[in-house]
Amino acid sequence: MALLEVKNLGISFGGLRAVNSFEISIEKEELYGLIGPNGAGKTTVFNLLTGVYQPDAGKIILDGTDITGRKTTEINRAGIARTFQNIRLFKQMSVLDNVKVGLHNKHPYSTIEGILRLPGYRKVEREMDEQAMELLKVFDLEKYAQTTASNLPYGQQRRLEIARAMATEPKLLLLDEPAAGMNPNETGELMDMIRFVREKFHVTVLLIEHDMKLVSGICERLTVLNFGEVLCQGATSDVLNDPQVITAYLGE
Ligand SMILES: Nc1ncnc2c1ncn2[C@@H]1O[C@H](COP(=O)(O)OP(=O)(O)OP(=O)(O)O)[C@@H](O)[C@H]1O
Repeated sequence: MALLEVKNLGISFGGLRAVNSFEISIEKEELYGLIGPNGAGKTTVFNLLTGVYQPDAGKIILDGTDITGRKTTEINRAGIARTFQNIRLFKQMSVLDNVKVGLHNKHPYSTIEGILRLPGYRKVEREMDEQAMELLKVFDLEKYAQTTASNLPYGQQRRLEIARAMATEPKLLLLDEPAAGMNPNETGELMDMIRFVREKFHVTVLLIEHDMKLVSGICERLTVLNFGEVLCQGATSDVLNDPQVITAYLGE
């Protein structure tokens, strides 16, 4: 059974059919790329998968469960976490606390316990500190634990966003242009990190990316979107050599 199965997904904004009859099937632990020209509908697909937008057609099945129409937080609990094209961190909070926000989704304690700082709260907090530090180690960020997130260099902010997403223990990690704004060195490190995270956490990864070095370097299969529709799907090298895909990118 595929980890993610999407059938006939669609949404319109006013008169614009932003995504139409979108289908994808992603296997467990696959590294999968969603590519296409600007405005093709890639981020809209992520917003549909995460419940930011409600589709007007189609179904989203995650690990056998129909999550179509669920709210964002429920979808996160069901196992989808994401990062954003424009990094979204809690900029005034420490690096450690940013990761703990992700952990909170998994370890809720009651508000009363939190306000009164009862033993249950303190124990959970201590455990979360430990878990957050473990995650920071994986992402090579532990020395920045107490740094304010906005003071991190750009590449590290991107890593932190992925660390926070991983704190929610997702089955499926969605990365929206993870290499945007990175230099080739940082992109190379990011590619190693994505591979490592997939192996360590057995997570499935779907990423949107324009950087073809990253796409051809780590994605096993690709879906190409063009004007909201699937233009081509298959093994990375086949898709990148498809004449239709080349034409779409050259805008002919
Ligand atoms: N909330 C919205 N309201 C109206 N139109 C929208 C909305 N979100 C996206 N669109 C439109 O839907 C189309 C697809 O946008 P989307 O951001 O998904 O493209 P994209 O493939 O992610 O592009 P890029 O590579 O530039 O990020 C665009 O024409 C966009 O203007």
